[in-house]
Amino acid sequence: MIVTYSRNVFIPLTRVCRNKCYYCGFRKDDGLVMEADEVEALLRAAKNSTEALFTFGEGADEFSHVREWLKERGFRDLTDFVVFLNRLAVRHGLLPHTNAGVISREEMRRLKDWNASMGLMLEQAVELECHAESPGKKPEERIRVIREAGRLEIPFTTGILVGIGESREDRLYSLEVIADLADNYGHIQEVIVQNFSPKKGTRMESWPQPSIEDMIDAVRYARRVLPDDVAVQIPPNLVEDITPFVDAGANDIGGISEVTPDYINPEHPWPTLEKIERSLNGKHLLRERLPIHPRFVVEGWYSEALAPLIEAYSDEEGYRC
Ligand SMILES: O=c1nc2n(C[C@H](O)[C@H](O)[C@H](O)CO)c3cc(O)ccc3cc-2c(=O)[nH]1
Ligand SMILES: C[C@H]1O[C@@H](n2cnc3c(N)ncnc32)[C@H](O)[C@@H]1O
Ligand code: MET
Ligand code: SF4
Repeated sequence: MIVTYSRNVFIPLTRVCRNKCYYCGFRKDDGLVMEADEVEALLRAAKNSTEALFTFGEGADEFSHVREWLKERGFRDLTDFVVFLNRLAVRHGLLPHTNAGVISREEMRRLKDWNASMGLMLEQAVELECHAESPGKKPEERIRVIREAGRLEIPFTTGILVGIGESREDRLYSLEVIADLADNYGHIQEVIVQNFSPKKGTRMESWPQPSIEDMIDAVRYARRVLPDDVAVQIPPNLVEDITPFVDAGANDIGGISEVTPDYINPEHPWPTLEKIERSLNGKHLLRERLPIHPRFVVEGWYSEALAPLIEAYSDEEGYRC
């Protein structure tokens, strides 16, 4: 099996968020948005990377202090600023992947041209207590966004968060919902099976983590119901050893960064590629990929604006399909 990864730089653009997920240690009640030059410093530091991962709280510009902040800097709304930063990333030779939470179709259309791919975790396709204060985690809202990304032909990453109060049936059902979206629109490039990892100071700090057996079961089911060309991603910093997951069908480990931590799970540092390779023990091969998977490069699912970068990277040895 070939296991792929992308070299990225993680940009935690803002922690301001209209949702309050009980498991989240990323969101902050106070705080603002990163300045463009702070973002640029990260982009500059990301010498060996090909991906700029933009992750932020949802609907931050529903707050008037964020709108003020944006207006003072000449931006109409948050998407306007994100597009500006996406362009900056491209100028630094990086391909943007934006995970903005639930956004409108119009916002997605504006982001499309400057993103190699976009993402949104479904989390679970059922309503759960941990999302009681998170309007943006309503399954129908998330499914709508994933569907619109398909209509707009945006290569897309989604996935499930395992161990947040769902039952096994809920999990399998959620994976079936994603498989249906993948079948119908063909835009899903990877499905993350992410384990909940407790965060100090959150309502779920003492909530148990899902067992390895439950995680493997979910990976196996994902592999079974998803089309063959959809990768199953396992976060390598949240599990002890990826090998049993690869044996169960996982074939991607997402973005790994040499310059930034995983800001969502900062207490879990990235394992080195050497360590991952050692644990794969020659049985599986590790290979770098871009944030847009090869089949979407072949199908031309990218804009004129990104064409020079994507085509240059795709021609390099190692990224070939
Ligand atoms: O470093 C991380 N990357 C996360 N990624 C990024 C991912 O590792 C890569 O950027 C993608 O595989 C694209 O190459 C996400 C991307 C999404 O679209 C949705 C959710 C996630 C979640 C994480 C995460 O928890 N940590
Ligand atoms: C970007 C993604 O990060 C995931 N995420 C948020 N909080 C946690 C946590 N405590 N443990 C694991 N994953 C988490 C969610 O699935 C979100 O959609
Ligand atoms: N807020 C967005 C979501 O939950 C993305 C980042 S989560 C830390 O989908
Ligand atoms: S997981 Fe995302 S949507 Fe939920 S509170 Fe955290 S930042 Fe907001």
